[in-house]
Amino acid sequence: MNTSAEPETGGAPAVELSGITKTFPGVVANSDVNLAVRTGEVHALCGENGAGKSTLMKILYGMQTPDSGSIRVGGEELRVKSPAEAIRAGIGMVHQHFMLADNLTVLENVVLGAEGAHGIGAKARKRVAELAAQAGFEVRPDALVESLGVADRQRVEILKVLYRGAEIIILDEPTAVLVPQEVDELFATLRAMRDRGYTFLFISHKLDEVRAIADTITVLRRGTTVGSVTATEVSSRGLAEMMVGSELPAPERGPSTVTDRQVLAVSGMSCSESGRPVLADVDLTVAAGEVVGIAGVEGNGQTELVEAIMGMRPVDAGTVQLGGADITERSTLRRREAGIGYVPEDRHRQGLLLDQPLWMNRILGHQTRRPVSSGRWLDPAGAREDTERIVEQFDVRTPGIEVDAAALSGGNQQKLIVGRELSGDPKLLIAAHPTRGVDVGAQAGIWEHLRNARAEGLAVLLISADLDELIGLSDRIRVMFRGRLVADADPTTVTPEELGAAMTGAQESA
Ligand SMILES: Nc1ncnc2c1ncn2[C@@H]1O[C@H](COP(=O)(O)OP(=O)(O)OP(=O)(O)O)[C@@H](O)[C@H]1O
Repeated sequence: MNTSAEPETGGAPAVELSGITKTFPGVVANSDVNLAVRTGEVHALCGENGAGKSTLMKILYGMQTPDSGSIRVGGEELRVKSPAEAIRAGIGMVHQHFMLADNLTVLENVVLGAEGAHGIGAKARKRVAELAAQAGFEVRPDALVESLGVADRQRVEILKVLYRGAEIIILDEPTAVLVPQEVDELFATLRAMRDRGYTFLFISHKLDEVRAIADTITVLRRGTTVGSVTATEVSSRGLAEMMVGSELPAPERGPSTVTDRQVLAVSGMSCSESGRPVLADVDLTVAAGEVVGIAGVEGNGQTELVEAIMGMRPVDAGTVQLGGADITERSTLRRREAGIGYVPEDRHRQGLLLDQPLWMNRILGHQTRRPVSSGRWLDPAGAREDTERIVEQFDVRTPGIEVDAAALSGGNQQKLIVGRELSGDPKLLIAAHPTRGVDVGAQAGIWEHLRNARAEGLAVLLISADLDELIGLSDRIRVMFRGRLVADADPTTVTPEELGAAMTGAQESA
C-alpha cells in the first residue's frame, strides 16, 4: 500500500477475500466466503445473527486465522496473523465496545501505542488536528475521555485508527449507540473520508441506514455469501429477504393492555457520583401490561436509573416500590426474587458468564429459584432442561447447551439473556437495549415475546437507543436529560426526529 497521508483510489480492489472458511467446534462460521471491496467505497456487511460477519472481519483484522482461503489487500496476498500486522497493512477496526482509557485525554488516547510516527509532542498534536479536520470532527485534544459522550468517544476511536495510517476501516455496528442526528454526522464523516479515498467496511443490522450510507452491500447467510448488491438498487424489504427469506418486520404495540395496577413506583430518586448528581428527583411508574420507554442520549442517567432500581448503586434519596412493597433496602438478588427480570446494557460484563456453558448461564441471577434450583441446592438437570426450552423458543442458534456463551454470536447471546429474564413469570422486566445487535428476524421475535408478556400483565421499563423500537413498543415515552426526566412523548404521534431533538436537551414536550 502507499504510505502517503492519503490513500490512492482506483486500481486493484482494496480488499479481496476469496474462499474463506473458518470452523469452530460444531459450527462453520464462514464457508467459502468471497468478498470484494473497491477502494474508496463504503461496503456494508449484512446478515442474520450468527451469519459470520464478525468472524469474517476478525479474519481480515488478524484476530482470527482462517482454515483456508486467501486475503488480498491492494492486490497483494497477505497473511494477517495479528491486528498489529493488519494495522501495518493499512487496516483498522473500530469495535462495538470502545477500548479507550477514560482517565486519559483525547490526544493521549489517540497517540498511545503509536508514538513511533510523530512522538507525543507538538508534531503528534498537529497530525491529530489535521486528521480531525479531514474527518470533520471538532475535537478538544486535552479533554478527558471520561467527560465525553458516546458520539465523541467514537470519534476518538476513529481518529485512533486514522492516526495509525489505516486506509481501510472496519466499523462494527457503529450506529447502534447513536441518536439520529449523530448518525447523520457520522455518515457525513464517512462520505467525506470516502471522497478522499478511504475505504469502509460497515457491519449493521439497520437496513435503512445501510442503504443510506453504503455503496455496495454484501449479504451473508449461515456463513456463506448470498450476494452483493448496489445499495441504490435494493429496497430494505429486498435486503431483508436476502438475509432471512421473509418480509421486513416492524415493531408494533398492538392494542393497549395497560391496567391500573401499579407495578413499579420510583419516587424522588436522586444519586450522585464523586459529588456530581447523576440522577435528580426521578419519579416514575409502570403499570401491569404497560411498556414505559426511556429515551435519552447515552450518558444522561439511564444506566444509573436502572442500576438504582436494581439495587446495584447506592442512592442519596428516594424509594423503589414493587407491587406496593417497598424494596429500597433490598439486595439485587432479593429484588430479582421479588419479580424483576433484568436485561442489562452490557451483556458481556453483567449478563453472561462467557466462559461457562449456556445452561450455567441460565442459572445466573436465578440461582435461588426453580427450575434451576430447589431453593437450597442448584438443579443442573432443571437448568439444562429450561435452557433447551429457551434455545427452542427464542431461536438461539447454537450447536448445543454445553458450549460456552463466548462461542455464540452477539445476537444469539442477547436472545439467550432475554429468554432467561422472561423466565419465571417476572412482574417487571427492565430491558436495556433488548435488541441491540440482534438481526431483524430475531428482533421481531423478541418484540413478539415482549408483546405477549405485556398482554399477560408484565410491566416493562424499556431503555433503548433505537428510536423506532421505543416508539413502536412503548405505551408512554419519558425523555431523560442530565439525570432528570424532562419531557414526555406520545408514541402514537412523535417522530424519531422530534424525539431525537428532545433527547438533546430541548425542554418542551416532544
Ligand atoms: N470464538 C468462537 N468459538 C466458537 N464459535 C464461534 C466463535 N466465534 C463465533 N462463533 C460462531 O460462529 C458463527 C458466526 O458468528 P459471528 O459472530 O461471526 O456472526 P455475526 O454474523 O457477526 O453475528 P451477530 O450479528 O449476532 O454478531 C456463530 O454460530 C458463532 O456461534
